[in-house]
Amino acid sequence: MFRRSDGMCFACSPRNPIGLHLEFSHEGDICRTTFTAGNEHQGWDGVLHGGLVTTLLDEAMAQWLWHRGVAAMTAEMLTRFSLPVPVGVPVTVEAWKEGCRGRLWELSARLILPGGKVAARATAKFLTVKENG
Ligand SMILES: CCCCCCCCCC(=O)SCCNC(=O)CCNC(=O)[C@H](O)C(C)(C)COP(=O)(O)OP(=O)(O)OC[C@H]1O[C@@H](n2cnc3c(N)ncnc32)[C@H](O)[C@@H]1OP(=O)(O)O
Repeated sequence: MFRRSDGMCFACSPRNPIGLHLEFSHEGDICRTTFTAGNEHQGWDGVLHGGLVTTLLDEAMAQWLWHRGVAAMTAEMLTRFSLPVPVGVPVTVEAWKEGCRGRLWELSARLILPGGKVAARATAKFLTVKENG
C-alpha cells in the first residue's frame, strides 16, 4: 500500500518550495505540460540536467494515468536524450498510452523544444498500486 505524497509532489505540487510546479492539461489522448528550466536546474552550463528531463517525462506519464483515476508507480523507464535541453526556454512535454494488460500500463512521452524538435523520448511501464491515504 502506498500513500500519495502530502500535497508535496516534487514535480506537480504548488506547495513544494523546491518543486517544479508543473501544471497539466489533457486533450484527447495526450497529457501535456510546459516547463522553463532555470539555472538552478542545469547540469552542464546552460543545459537542463538529464535527471530532470527524465522527471518531466515520468511525471507526464504518471499524470496521464492519474487523470484517468489510475494510481500507479513507475516500474521501468527508458529515456533517450537526443538533444540538449537549454535552460530559459519553454519546452513542451507530452505523454500518451501505448497499452495496458491487467495492472501493467505502457506509456510513452516526449519533450519538444520551441521550433518543434524532439529533444528526449521515453517509454515506461507503470504498475497500478493500492493507495491507503
Ligand atoms: C498527485 C499525482 C500523483 C502522481 C505521482 C507521480 C509520481 C511519478 C511516478 C513515479 O516516479 S513513482 C516513483 C518511482 N517508482 C517506484 O518507486 C516504484 C518502486 N517499485 C515498487 O514499489 C514495486 O516494484 C512496484 C509497485 C512497481 C511493483 O511491485 P508489486 O509488488 O506491486 O508488483 P510485483 O513486483 O509483484 O509485480 C506484479 C507483476 O508485474 C510484473 N512486473 C513488475 N515490474 C515489471 C516490469 N518493469 N516490466 C514488466 N512486468 C513487470 C511482475 O513480474 C509481476 O508479474 P506477474 O503478476 O505475472 O507475476
